[in-house]
Amino acid sequence: MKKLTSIQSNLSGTIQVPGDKSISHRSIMFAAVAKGTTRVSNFLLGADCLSTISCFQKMGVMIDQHGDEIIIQGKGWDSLSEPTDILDVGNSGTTTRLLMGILAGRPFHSVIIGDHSIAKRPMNRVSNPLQQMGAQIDGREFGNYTPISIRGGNLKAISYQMPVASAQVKSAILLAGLQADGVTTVEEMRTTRDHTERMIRHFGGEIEQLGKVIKVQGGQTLQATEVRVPSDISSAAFFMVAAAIVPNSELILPNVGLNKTRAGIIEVMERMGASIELIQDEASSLLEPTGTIKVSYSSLQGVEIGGDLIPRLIDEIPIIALLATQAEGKTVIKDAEELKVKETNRIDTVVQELTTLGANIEATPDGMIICGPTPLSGGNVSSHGDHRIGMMLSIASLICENPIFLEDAEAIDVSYPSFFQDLDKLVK
Ligand SMILES: O=C(O)C1=C[C@@H](OP(=O)(O)O)[C@@H](O)[C@H](O)C1
Ligand SMILES: C=C(OP(=O)(O)O)C(=O)O
Repeated sequence: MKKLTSIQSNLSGTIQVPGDKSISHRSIMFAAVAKGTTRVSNFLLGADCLSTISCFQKMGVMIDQHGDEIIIQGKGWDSLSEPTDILDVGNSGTTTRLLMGILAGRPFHSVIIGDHSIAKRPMNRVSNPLQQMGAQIDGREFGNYTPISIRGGNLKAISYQMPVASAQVKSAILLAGLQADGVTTVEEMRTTRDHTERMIRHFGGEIEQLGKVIKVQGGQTLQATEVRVPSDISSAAFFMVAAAIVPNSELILPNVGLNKTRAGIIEVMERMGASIELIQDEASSLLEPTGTIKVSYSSLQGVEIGGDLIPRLIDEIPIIALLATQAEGKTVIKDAEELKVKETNRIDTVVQELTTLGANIEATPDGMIICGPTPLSGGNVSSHGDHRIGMMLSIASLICENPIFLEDAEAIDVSYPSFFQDLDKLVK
């Protein structure tokens, strides 16, 4: 149980948050199947990305770590060999689903397991299209839940209309498509993060994108390169909201990934009336645009959030809910049913924990409604083993009247192991 007390003063200073989780996972995966030595810098050393490294090491890929620099020796798609051990993805949905896409094309058998949150997350969204491509996939409830076993190889291209807005599903199909016979086409329901498409190009591959339709030719060989991972906007989001709700605060966040398919929180904060400034880096890497975000305290109004915006801020909804408790009026979050199949059911866990703190918040079938502003009290809360819920509650504690006692704070290590040290540096 971690005791967190409200701050008597404000937050100020500059903080470079760790590397982007989505891009860190992909950097290992692409480097492992590319030809040559890839060097990755500013890699996120969170538990999820370490699970990705360990899965590829179990398939025989040489991966060395020097601080947050990772060196991967790839030998093409054949770098991967049949693992003698189970591939443990820990708490990581991204590892599970993208790995399934890669393994679908490999001519060997493997078994994926994870923790008990992973065991509840649906995998048929990935198993189904990969089975259509010819992979043999099984698991609990006919391939929907881990443990999942895969025997891959001999894939044929498909045209697939996605029934969910999910970058993980899209990425799994593209990774399988790169190994298939023919051109694989994926049509998205809503545009989701495009890190996989960017990585394919960065590693010398070809991919065609026309609106929501993406096409990839099978049989491509990828070439090793250098990857500079930008700081994670999903981690920066916690400090952006902290600066906006703690009176007299001002925070500067350099080198943050500003990819439009990820940066929906900036748009929402601007619409809420937050004081937020963006300075795009001129020397943004070709892989991903980056920049500096400056946020200061200001008064806020409630907004409506839904539709195409949801995939662009899906992981930020817990912290946006906290922000909305401090805004004047009603905030409605809709079209966000996907929250139910994250590390926890994030509609339920956000509503339950913020209600405990005294917020006026109610769950709806596809999101939540928050009325503000309300003072927050403090008390006993839990991350429920979900890193984003743990960080949201820790930021809430800054403005609570009484201490909060946070159960399972260790869950935060999944995406931000140095979260509390970084937060402490900003408290003046
Ligand atoms: O592709 C990715 O790296 C991710 C995609 C999103 O999941 P879905 O694809 O399930 O929406 C997101 O919630 C997750 O944190 C990371
Ligand atoms: C949903 C998340 O990650 P994953 O799906 O990789 O477990 C997240 O980081 O909020």
